[in-house]
Amino acid sequence: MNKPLIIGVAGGTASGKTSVSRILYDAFSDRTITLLRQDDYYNDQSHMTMEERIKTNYDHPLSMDNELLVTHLKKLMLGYSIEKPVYDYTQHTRSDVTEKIDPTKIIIVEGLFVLEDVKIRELLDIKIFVESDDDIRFIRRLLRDTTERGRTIDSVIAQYIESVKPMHQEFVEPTKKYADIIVPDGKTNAVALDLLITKINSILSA
Ligand SMILES: Nc1ncnc2c1ncn2[C@@H]1O[C@H](COP(=O)(O)OP(=O)(O)O)[C@@H](O)[C@H]1O
Ligand SMILES: O=c1ccn([C@@H]2O[C@H](COP(=O)(O)O)[C@@H](O)[C@H]2O)c(=O)[nH]1
Repeated sequence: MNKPLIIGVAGGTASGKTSVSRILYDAFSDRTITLLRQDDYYNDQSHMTMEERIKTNYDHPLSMDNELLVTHLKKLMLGYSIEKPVYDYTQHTRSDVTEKIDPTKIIIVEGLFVLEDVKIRELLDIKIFVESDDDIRFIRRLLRDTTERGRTIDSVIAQYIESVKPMHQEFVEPTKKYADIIVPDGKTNAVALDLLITKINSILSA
């Protein structure tokens, strides 16, 4: 099998990384394609109490097991299957299950720090940064985390002020400079998405 095409999708929380990745995934669903979420590679915290887990700074790169992510990407590149961890946001740790992922022609890897970590960055053929205004991202996150991730309004606000915002400014926003393409407004930016799909098609048919 030829080396897979690896596409990295970075951006701040609720910028639209998953939405953009999903659109690209659907556009190439006639090929073999995998979508890996860096969130599944948060450190395993099963040995910690819930109180300790709540105190973790999930917006610092050190909260990620990027070593495992890189190992998994390299295995997929060599044609081996992996057992991907599955993260449980409500428990702030990995769940008991893993998901078997087989090697595919295209791999999309999306997450806050996929452009921040040089070892991940080096593996990417196309580097995308999804950008949305901070206030819009905060509103989206508030809605999402209270409906889908079991959080209270107060906890979302406190976490945003204490860690999400400062870590975004320190570790996520600066990685925009590594992107091949910056996609403002994410999934609603039809022109940028069309350009990306055309480029991916041209690489695949080369
Ligand atoms: N361009 C957009 N317009 C409106 N809502 C959006 C847009 N992009 C994302 N959303 C919504 O915002 C939330 C977070 O989007 P998501 O793609 O999961 O972001 P991320 O993966 O960067 O955290 C989701 O509920 C999603 O439906
Ligand atoms: O246990 C956890 C793990 C992560 N988070 C938050 O999730 C976002 C990253 O996910 P996005 O889909 O990119 O928004 C990150 O900002 C962490 O703060 C969490 O709260 N708890």
